[in-house]
Amino acid sequence: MTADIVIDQVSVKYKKFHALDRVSLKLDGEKIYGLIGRNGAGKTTLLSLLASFAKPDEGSIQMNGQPLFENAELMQRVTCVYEKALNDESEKVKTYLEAIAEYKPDYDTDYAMELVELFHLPLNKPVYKLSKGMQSVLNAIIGLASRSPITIFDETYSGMDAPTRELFYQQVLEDHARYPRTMILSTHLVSEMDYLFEEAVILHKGKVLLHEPVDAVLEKGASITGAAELVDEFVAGMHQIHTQKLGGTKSVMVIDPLTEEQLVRAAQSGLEIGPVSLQDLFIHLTKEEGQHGAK
Ligand SMILES: Nc1ncnc2c1ncn2[C@@H]1O[C@H](COP(=O)(O)OP(=O)(O)OP(=O)(O)O)[C@@H](O)[C@H]1O
Repeated sequence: MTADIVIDQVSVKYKKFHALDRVSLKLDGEKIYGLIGRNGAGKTTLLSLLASFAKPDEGSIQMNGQPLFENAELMQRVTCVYEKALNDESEKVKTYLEAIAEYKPDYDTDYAMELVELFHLPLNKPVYKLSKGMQSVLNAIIGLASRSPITIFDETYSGMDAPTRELFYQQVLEDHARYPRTMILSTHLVSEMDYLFEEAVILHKGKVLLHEPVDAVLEKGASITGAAELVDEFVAGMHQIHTQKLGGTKSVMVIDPLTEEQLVRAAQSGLEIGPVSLQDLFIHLTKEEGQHGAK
């Protein structure tokens, strides 16, 4: 089973503050989404709604055409793991995983055990005695092995060391290829995770700033570097998101797809055209006043 999610004009307010402000998104059943945003952008708030931990103040969320909130049948198909301390969990890892399997209809015990071995998770240790990174691993295993049509990882991996995160990313890709489903991974680790995402959603101050296929976003962006006056002439009228100047050389980042004719003109003028990463776009699109680079 795969599941589509339609988020329609959803707002969450804390007194007068909008943690989410009329957010609308359509998530297809078989993609890996990167949910990207700065601290406090609203990522956890949005994911909590998808997990039915909370109800929106306005708007609606539907899964396969039915309202999601507190729908027991649909909620069984959503797994949301987040970076929570498991310091009150005294049962052994093995018992903890068995208890999860009880209420997850798509849970694959064999795969969970494969992951336990891969990540060297000690099955007989009480959960509270696991290190922070190992607790993250346990959460990640639950997320992967639950094989839920909607699988959400809310920064679950931030406690893992780099080699462990790499193993986790491989499992995300491999298991998603075997069992396509909606996976949403929220992160600030954009440069290390961008290759996982088919679509990127950038949340900023409670609003959707961008929701596009990652390939399309990257194709639109370019950095143009060369003699300052030639660069200025070239980028005039384009959507510029960042400028850096060093002596007489200037580099400008634009989000405007360049035409063949522009590429030829750039080459003739000795301008260098480089790619723009998702991380570059994230940083520069969500920059606050006073955080701009050198002009
Ligand atoms: N219970 C609450 N009461 C008041 N404000 C809240 C509450 N929960 C969240 N907020 C505010 O809502 C905004 C969004 O928070 P949220 O946790 O969704 O952000 P986030 O994108 O997940 O951030 P981070 O990357 O730092 O975890 C923040 O400004 C936060 O302070």
